[in-house]
Amino acid sequence: MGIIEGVPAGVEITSGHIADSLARRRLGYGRGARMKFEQDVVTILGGVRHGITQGGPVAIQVGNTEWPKWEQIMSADPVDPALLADQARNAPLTRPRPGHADFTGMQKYGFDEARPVLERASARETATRVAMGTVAARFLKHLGIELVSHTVSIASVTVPEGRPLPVPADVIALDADPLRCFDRETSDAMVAEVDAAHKEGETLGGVVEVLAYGLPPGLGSYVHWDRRLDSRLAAALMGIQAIKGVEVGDGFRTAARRGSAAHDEIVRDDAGRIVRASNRAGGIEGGMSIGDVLRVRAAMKPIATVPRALKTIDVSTGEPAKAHHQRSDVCAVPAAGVVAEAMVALVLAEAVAEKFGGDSVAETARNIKGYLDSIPASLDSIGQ
Ligand SMILES: Cc1cc2nc3c(=O)[nH]c(=O)nc-3n(C[C@H](O)[C@H](O)[C@H](O)COP(=O)(O)O)c2cc1C
Ligand SMILES: C=C(O[C@@H]1CC(C(=O)O)=C[C@@H](OP(=O)(O)O)[C@H]1O)C(=O)O
Repeated sequence: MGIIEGVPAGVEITSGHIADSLARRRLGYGRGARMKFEQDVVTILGGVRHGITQGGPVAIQVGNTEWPKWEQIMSADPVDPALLADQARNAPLTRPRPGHADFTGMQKYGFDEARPVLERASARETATRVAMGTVAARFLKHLGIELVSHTVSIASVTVPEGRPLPVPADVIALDADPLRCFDRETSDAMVAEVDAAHKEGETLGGVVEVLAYGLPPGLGSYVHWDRRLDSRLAAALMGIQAIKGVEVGDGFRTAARRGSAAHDEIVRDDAGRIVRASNRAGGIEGGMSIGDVLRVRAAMKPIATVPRALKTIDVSTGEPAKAHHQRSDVCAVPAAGVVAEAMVALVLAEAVAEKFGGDSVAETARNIKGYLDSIPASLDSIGQ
């Protein structure tokens, strides 16, 4: 269940839009069995009337069709222990997985087994973030801002440098690709990499990229460190389970370049308009959007539940053991891309609302137009 506050009136959103986004999050070659049998059930609880936001907080519940099987085990109210005794899925999880929240979660909260930790630490929670992000993306779409996410690498298999970026019209094809990768040959190699890992009882991570088209210049701040657009995007992306690194534009690759090859020169195009000669910065300078395509990447570590189980200690005996493994994803990078897209949508929607306000989306659009029209010709630039 999630609540998104500050959505203006007039945004078109239905439970169908949210269900479509949630279906995208379940995609991806390498996801585990759970994705096949478990279904998301979307209910918009408030803030929307006849498919249009009304200005109040939008509350969305994402139900899980598997819940009946867990109703007693995860019951909020006490349950007769006799009802739990013969349920195999209630067996105490005392062999914490390295790389997951299990062990430190038990230390922190004083649990003697990992069930309460892993159920709450699970990326299952990202379903709600994607639901919230769908509302944000619908708001942004009214304003001509559109997002695309895609997989850049799975383990060491990477889309070659220099390929043209996918655009919003490519989203259907991207979602149809097993790894959400727009480069056919690389996608085939990624499928082979997942198959090999699966066969060897291994798991994989990778890198996803989120692009945003149509942003006006000036979202974010060069004044406040915590309102910088890059700092907010980094926090939102790092807040996704298993994300270990974030890159804005060419990020770490830029650090290896000389200054003259690192920045995006300001030039006039053939029509005399002010443009950038490149987009290495990923559409952000000085903590603000510059009006070019926004480009951020997130690196995901391999899934912690490794079938070829890692060494751990059984906390019930104190003896060395192998970490518990029931089932898991081999690779969830494509899903992480959809989650990253939702998180970027939420950050951008907040930054747009902060700069342009508006009780209705029409008012927000008027305010953006007024701002853009007020930029003098000497400073007027166009995005790539
Ligand atoms: C979409 C998605 C699916 C995931 N699926 C699994 C999984 O099946 N098994 C697992 O052990 N971890 C999975 N994870 C990763 C764990 O949630 C993550 O490893 C754990 O929270 C610890 O990571 P942290 O150290 O970054 O918090 C998934 C993460 C994401 C974003
Ligand atoms: C359920 C989802 O992802 C889960 C995220 C997850 C984890 O540890 O993060 C572990 C797996 O679940 P289990 O607890 O059965 O091992 C994934 O299936 C989902 O994305 O909807």
